[in-house]
Amino acid sequence: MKAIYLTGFMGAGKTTIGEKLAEKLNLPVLDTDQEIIKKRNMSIKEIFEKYGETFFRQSETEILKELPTKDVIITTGGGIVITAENRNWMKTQGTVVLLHADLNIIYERVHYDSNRPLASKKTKEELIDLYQSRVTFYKDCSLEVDTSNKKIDEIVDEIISRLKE
Ligand SMILES: Nc1ncnc2c1ncn2[C@@H]1O[C@H](COP(=O)(O)OP(=O)(O)O)[C@@H](O)[C@H]1O
Ligand SMILES: O=C(O)C1=C[C@@H](OP(=O)(O)O)[C@@H](O)[C@H](O)C1
Ligand SMILES: [Mg+2]
Repeated sequence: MKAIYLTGFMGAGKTTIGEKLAEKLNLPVLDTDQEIIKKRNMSIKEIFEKYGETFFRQSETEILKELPTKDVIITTGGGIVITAENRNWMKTQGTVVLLHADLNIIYERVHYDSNRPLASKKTKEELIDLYQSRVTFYKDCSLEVDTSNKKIDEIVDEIISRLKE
């Protein structure tokens, strides 16, 4: 089976849902952020502070291409789609599943989170602007699942059944 890439804005639930999806499909799961942390031996916050977003994006592309592309769930960072090379890689190598949640819910989940440097300290309007700047990239996917007000198990079951369609 080709890799399943979970994409979507920060806080949509990619990391959390990916773990449950992998459990249910009996597949391994890898998270691009976690792999960057391991490779650089630094937190995402530290990478942004010390080396900036450009360096983080380079690491993200490197990692994406190093990860397996068969029989695996890959949960991505919310900004992976801004790089054309990443979008092409995911489309060619696997199935891209977009998770979307209402932006009010997303804001409540991420605006206080200092481990998400591109969300912390942003107003709701700024966060929505960032989302809008990416929305066409997110929509370039095989399947879109709205996660708002749904339980994790419900979302996982929906992904599995819609992947079979
Ligand atoms: N369907 C959901 N219902 C309630 N809380 C959720 C749901 N999905 C994710 N969360 C919570 O939202 C936060 C962000 O989830 P996370 O998986 O880190 O998102 P992402 O990887 O897309 O940034 C976490 O605290 C997680 O527990
Ligand atoms: O949207 C983004 O640009 C980012 C999303 C984060 O991942 P999550 O989407 O898992 O929060 C992480 O990769 C980094 O903080 C940048
Ligand atoms: Mg995540």
